[in-house]
Amino acid sequence: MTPAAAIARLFDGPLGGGHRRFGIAVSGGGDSLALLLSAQTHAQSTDRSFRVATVDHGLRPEAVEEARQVAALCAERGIAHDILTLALRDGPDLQARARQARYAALGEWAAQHHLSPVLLGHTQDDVAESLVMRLRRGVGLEGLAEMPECWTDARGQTWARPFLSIARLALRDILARAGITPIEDPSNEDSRFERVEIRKALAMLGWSDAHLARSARHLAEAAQAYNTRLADLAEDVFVTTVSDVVLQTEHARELAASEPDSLRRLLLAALAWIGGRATPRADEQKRLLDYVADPATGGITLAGCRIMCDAAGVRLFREEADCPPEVKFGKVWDRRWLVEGPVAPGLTIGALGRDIDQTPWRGGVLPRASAMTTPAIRQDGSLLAAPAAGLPGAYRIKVEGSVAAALRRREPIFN
Ligand SMILES: Nc1ncnc2c1ncn2[C@@H]1O[C@H](COP(=O)(O)OP(=O)(O)OP(=O)(O)O)[C@@H](O)[C@H]1O
Repeated sequence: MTPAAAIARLFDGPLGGGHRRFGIAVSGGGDSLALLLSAQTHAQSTDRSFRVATVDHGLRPEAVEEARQVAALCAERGIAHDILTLALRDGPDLQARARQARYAALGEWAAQHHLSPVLLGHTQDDVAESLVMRLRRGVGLEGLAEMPECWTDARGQTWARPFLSIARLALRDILARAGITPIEDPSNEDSRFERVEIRKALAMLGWSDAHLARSARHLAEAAQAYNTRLADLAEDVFVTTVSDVVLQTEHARELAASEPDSLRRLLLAALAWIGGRATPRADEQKRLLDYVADPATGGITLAGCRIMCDAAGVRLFREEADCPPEVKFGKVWDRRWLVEGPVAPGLTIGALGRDIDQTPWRGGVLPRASAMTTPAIRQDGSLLAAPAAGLPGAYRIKVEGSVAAALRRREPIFN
């Protein structure tokens, strides 16, 4: 399949038509530049239009010039282009932090310009390398299958990777024919990076990227089927009380006896929906399962969540120490909360925290520790309302999504 045909197939197939205005994330590397050229061919033969963004993470001085080069290429071809500048700091987990910040910036950009989907230039080579990297770490089904072709994130932004079945080498031909030299990121050749080391090892072994990518696709299909089944199960066994997820005692017992792995995955899915963090390590998962099996102590915290067993069952909710800072009124707070009501100057949304003592929370359905993590609407620092703690004022709250919906969406932990 040609790269342009791969784009057409994605729009006509998995994306299901429509999508008149889309976005493309172009780093200036060979794959995303080839994506840009192929997408332009596609757009010219359909009535679609698109816009391009390049993220400068603020980490390498050369990145400014690289972003300008992409801007110049777009200007020559009459394509709208934006540079999104971030200010990341060096330090631990740099690659993961850069990736998260990049997706967040691209997501905001796409929302602002009403672009859907945002196309990314991952190729078959990336799929093969990622699979081997993950096999090496001993991850399970869900981890091995984590490179979906398209998905919609919790904000409703759709992302797509049209080139997952296209070899990097085929893309280099497109660039050569167009007389374009990609920007060579020196880290792409640096064997200290695991991905580069694996790329070189695969070439030496002569392993076929196409075969590895096919295995990754089979695993993705299996993971999808399993997640659909888990989502159905989540609908049956979880009760959502405002924002808390409660696994009723009898269901917890039944699952522990008959399908303990489903119990583990359901609890992890609940943690991910509430806390929005990556899957906890195996030893932390064991701590969670041990607590659920024998909830002797008052509760545990894990992955940005608090887990407490009471008469009703296993209750999972946000950990107070992990609540994000206040945001301006009108924005989504802590990934899940929407607050509606009259706008006024100086209004913010943040965790209720110690102000809980100003509310009649005892009359509500949430325990104190959970109510403290629900939204407070404040004006210049003074509490106006805390709808989930019995002080609604003129405000209404809504919790976005559910564990089951998140499982069905299978939002990836990004590559
Ligand atoms: N700085 C960036 N600005 C815009 N998009 C980016 C950026 N970095 C990565 N992307 C997007 O994510 C995809 C995969 O990222 P990855 O880091 O594997 O690519 P790369 O080696 O930087 O460049 P390329 O994939 O273009 O050869 C890119 O193809 C591109 O669509």
